[in-house]
Amino acid sequence: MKLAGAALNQTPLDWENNLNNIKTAIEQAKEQKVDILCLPEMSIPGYGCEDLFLSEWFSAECFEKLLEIKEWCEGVIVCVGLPIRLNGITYNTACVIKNKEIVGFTAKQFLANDGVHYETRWFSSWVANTVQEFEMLGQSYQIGDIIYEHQGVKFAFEICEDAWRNENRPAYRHKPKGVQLIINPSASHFAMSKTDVRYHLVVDASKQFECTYLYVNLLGNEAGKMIYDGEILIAQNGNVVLRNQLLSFKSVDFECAEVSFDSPLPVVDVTPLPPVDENIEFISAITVALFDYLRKSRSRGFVLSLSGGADSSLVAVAVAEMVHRAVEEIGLEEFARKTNCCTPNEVSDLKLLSGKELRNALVGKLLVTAYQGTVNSSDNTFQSAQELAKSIGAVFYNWTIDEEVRSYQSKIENAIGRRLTWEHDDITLQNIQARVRAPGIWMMANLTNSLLLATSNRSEASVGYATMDGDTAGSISPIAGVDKAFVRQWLVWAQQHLGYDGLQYVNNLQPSAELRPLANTQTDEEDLMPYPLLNQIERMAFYDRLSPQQVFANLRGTYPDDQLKSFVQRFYTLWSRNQWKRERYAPAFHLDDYNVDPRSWLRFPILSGGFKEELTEVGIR
Ligand SMILES: Nc1ncnc2c1ncn2[C@@H]1O[C@H](COP(=O)(O)OP(=O)(O)OC[C@H]2O[C@@H]([n+]3cccc(C(=O)O)c3)[C@H](O)[C@@H]2O)[C@@H](O)[C@H]1O
Ligand SMILES: Nc1ncnc2c1ncn2[C@@H]1O[C@H](COP(=O)(O)OP(=O)(O)OP(=O)(O)O)[C@@H](O)[C@H]1O
Ligand SMILES: NC(=O)CC[C@H](N)C(=O)O
Repeated sequence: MKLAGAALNQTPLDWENNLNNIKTAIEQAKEQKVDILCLPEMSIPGYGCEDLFLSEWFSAECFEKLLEIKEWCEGVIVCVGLPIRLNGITYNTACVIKNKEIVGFTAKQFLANDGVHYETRWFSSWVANTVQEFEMLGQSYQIGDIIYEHQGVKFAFEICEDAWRNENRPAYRHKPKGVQLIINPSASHFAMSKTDVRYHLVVDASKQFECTYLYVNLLGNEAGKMIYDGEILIAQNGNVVLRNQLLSFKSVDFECAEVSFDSPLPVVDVTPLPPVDENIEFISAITVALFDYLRKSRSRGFVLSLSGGADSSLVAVAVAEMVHRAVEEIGLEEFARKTNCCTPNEVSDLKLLSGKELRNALVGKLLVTAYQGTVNSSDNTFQSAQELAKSIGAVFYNWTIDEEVRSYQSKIENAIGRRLTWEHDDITLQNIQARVRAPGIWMMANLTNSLLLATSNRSEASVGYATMDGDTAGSISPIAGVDKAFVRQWLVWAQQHLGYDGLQYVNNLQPSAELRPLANTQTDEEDLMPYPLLNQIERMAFYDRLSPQQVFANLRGTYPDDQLKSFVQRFYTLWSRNQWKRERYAPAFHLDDYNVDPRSWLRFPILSGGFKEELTEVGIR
């Protein structure tokens, strides 16, 4: 039997795109004489439709699209995802179409409701071992825990989260019913180091349940924040029959393989995956995310305030690497068509270039950068910014903002009748510089209808180490999901492994906001605490969900007690005070196993007691 999966790059509500991708996959399946094709979870409307799933009209429209799709399915079985709303309750289903007929709808039994997932807000779980009939547009259909059959082979589903529920997973109930093929349409978000877990859920199950397992994930940055790696896995009795290249720039990644149910592969021990390299995973995911965000937001390019420091340098390199990888995979013409970045004549000229020259020419069309120095900026950061921009081909402007800072400062001094000084007005004088950088760079974004890239990382977001409406200004925050220590080590890796020689300058700098006078050298870590420690506290507090007391106890010995107490206190105090800032960050990609975005992974009250009592209990206050 020939099995196929197609990872699709869908977009919520973009019916034309979604149906085109589905049609392309079905046509390929028919060409390849596939028996069963699986498409990802919710592939008709897109997985990330959020509260639209609560509207009657929305599910009805999905059903109409399903009726259109079924007509394309001559001679093939297609499994396609959509919401089914019955009596005011929405189910997350996979519909099985066989030779242009709807055979049934399997409804998801376990809803994803942790981390970035909030499915119980929209869907209801289906009760195992039950099947119901329902009427839609004058026809009656079956929905529920259905066992299907093709050529004498029984098949059934686990829909994404279903497979993550250990001894409750449906596979345990499928086995005694004689199911030989389990199909899993998924929308399983990308997170660094997660692939291995998913691989084992699929391949181990094929061994444990002595079955064939067909797994298909969604692909790309679907709706803004979450990235999907488009994984397609076919396994039989512990053997991997097919595993595709993850995180593709294609709209449809179709893969198929022949499996035998008469003489299946022997049951074997599962071969582990080689260890993952998070640096590679990170750049693969962020580049796909940037590419999709650019084209799906119909923007013409990116604008970046480039300080020559770590964060903005990483963001610049991510754009350059996005261009490089996308062109390598889908070709110049398709890249230009999808990003709308050049005219056909320009494409013809660009065809004469290759490699780094081609990349730099395209980056020159897509990325505008500006160094916006003050008297407190150093020659080192200027050189770092200029050399990096030159090395990747980005447009680079250099202007100073001292005049604007002075203008605001004197206006306010006149109003309040006194001079502002660094002794009394430190934060005010720092923040005005960061804020004055915003209007100019926003002007560049408006001029070119481009996305303004904000450069905040997760460590800064945790402690509010950024000026609201200053360096937080932007349309997207590509690296707000990763911590500062990761950013710094990644830049060293990228210089060595991706050949970005322009990073040599930033890799020799100490992170600094450069907002205080140069004589009074400012470093982030002196203002805050060492970044690796900040990251450890943050992880223990909000990933491991430990109390301040437990965090302190776990970290004892890393620093003298008094110093550690002051770091722990500083973290919790700044964390609590700055929830409102995290609520106002530009949309960020989910990249690590957790993030601090209140609209995706981590909720926290805006106003709170700030852990006062808990910190006192540890003797920290
Ligand atoms: N719960 C709440 N809800 C709403 N607003 C709240 C609030 N609590 C305080 N606020 C308000 O927040 C305002 C203060 O926030 P904001 O003006 O952003 O400033 P703030 O957080 O006080 O200071 C910014 C910090 O970021 C650092 N920084 C700035 C810029 C760049 C970099 C860099 O690394 O390059 C670092 C800077 O050194 C300083 O430590 C105040 O006006 C206060 O009233
Ligand atoms: N001189 C500058 N020119 C242009 N943009 C600047 C300048 N200084 C700061 N910025 C903007 O403000 C952002 C925040 O500064 P921050 O110091 O946190 O990041 P960074 O400079 O990129 O990295 P690092 O913290 O390692 O120095 C920068 O990423 C950049 O977008
Ligand atoms: N869509 C889903 O059910 C996703 C949930 C699953 N736990 C995952 O992270 O992959």
